[in-house]
Amino acid sequence: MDQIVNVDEFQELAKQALPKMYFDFYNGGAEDQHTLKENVEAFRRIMFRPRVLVDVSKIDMSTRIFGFPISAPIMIAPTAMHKLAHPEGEIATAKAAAACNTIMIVSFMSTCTIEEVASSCNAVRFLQIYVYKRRDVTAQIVKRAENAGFKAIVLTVDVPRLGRREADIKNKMISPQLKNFEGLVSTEVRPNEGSGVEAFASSTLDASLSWKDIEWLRSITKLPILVKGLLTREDALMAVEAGVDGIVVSNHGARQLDYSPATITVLEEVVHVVRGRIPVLLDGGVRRGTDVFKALALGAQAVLIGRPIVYGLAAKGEDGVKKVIEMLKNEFEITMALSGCPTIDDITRNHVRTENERLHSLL
Ligand SMILES: Cc1cc2nc3c(=O)[nH]c(=O)nc-3n(C[C@H](O)[C@H](O)[C@H](O)COP(=O)(O)O)c2cc1C
Ligand SMILES: CCCCC(=O)C(=O)O
Repeated sequence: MDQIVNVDEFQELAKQALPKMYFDFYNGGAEDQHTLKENVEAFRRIMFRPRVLVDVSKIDMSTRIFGFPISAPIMIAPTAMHKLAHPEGEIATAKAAAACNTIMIVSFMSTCTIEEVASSCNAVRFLQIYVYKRRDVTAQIVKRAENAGFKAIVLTVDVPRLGRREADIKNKMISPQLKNFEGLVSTEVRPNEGSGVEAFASSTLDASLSWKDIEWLRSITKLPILVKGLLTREDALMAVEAGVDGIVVSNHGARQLDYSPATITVLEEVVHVVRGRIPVLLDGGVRRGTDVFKALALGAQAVLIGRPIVYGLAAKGEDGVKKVIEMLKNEFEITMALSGCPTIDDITRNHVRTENERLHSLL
């Protein structure tokens, strides 16, 4: 593994390690996959305004999210079905999160149970949820997460329908077998054609979910609630008004609405209206420590990593996930040093120049 120098290299290793159907599921985005490219490209259009002659002999990357200390503002995004990537599934990912001292957001569609993940290690865990048409199913899962010591609920709001992922349609991607739901509800769907994940989503998830349901979620849990998957100032304001505890600016890794904007290009508009009242996190296209720095400079408290974690898991299990996080942390640390920022609080809006600002300066 010493030969691996950046997180992108894990993508190729994952491709070699996985059956095509699973690699395509992890790798793919919706339709033209325009947003998939944009999520990464938009980071590349942001340049630095590094400051020099600042004492950077000690760099402290640590921060807190909802009061929980983490070693760097780099967390694990919820991604479905880790056992398709590695036999140890979410347990391996959680152990890596614990070893790296960061937070893992476990997917509602995990292949290990909530209790198995909880007892495997002492990582701080949040649970991502979808809302079932049968609300009692989601309510029971939330209760179990609370009992198992999960620290927050992340409600994903960008999947009223599943995006059209053409590779999954062609491959007839299998429908998920989810141990969490055993005895609660059957997750068996048997589509004759197309994506089994899509068939699962359309038969089980509640497309009628709306802002008023935050109140319902509030009534069934005492845990902090984050809303994941909004991209506009309008929705950010709705989220604050609905009383949520945090926001994740996300386009679901470009797997839902193609031609959604790259997340980093809309972060500031969200941050501006939120005005520091609740934490704003971001995911989508974070592949370098420089990307982490850019997101923080534009106002995010932390970023979440999706695909690179799954690629690390597929290629090398728990050690692969650890390596992915360590590489991002090392890159972030040197970015802080070379920008003149010894601590997270030293990172400011003035440390980056966005594409908009570049264009403006040409006028
Ligand atoms: C294979 C895969 C599965 C995902 N599963 C979920 C999920 O179960 N729940 C969820 O809220 N988001 C899910 N996401 C979206 C991620 O949480 C995250 O928003 C996205 O992957 C971030 O972009 P990145 O992959 O470019 O880092 C998934 C993404 C991928 C790639
Ligand atoms: C029913 C949702 C499938 C998991 C998911 O969120 C994804 O694949 O992006």
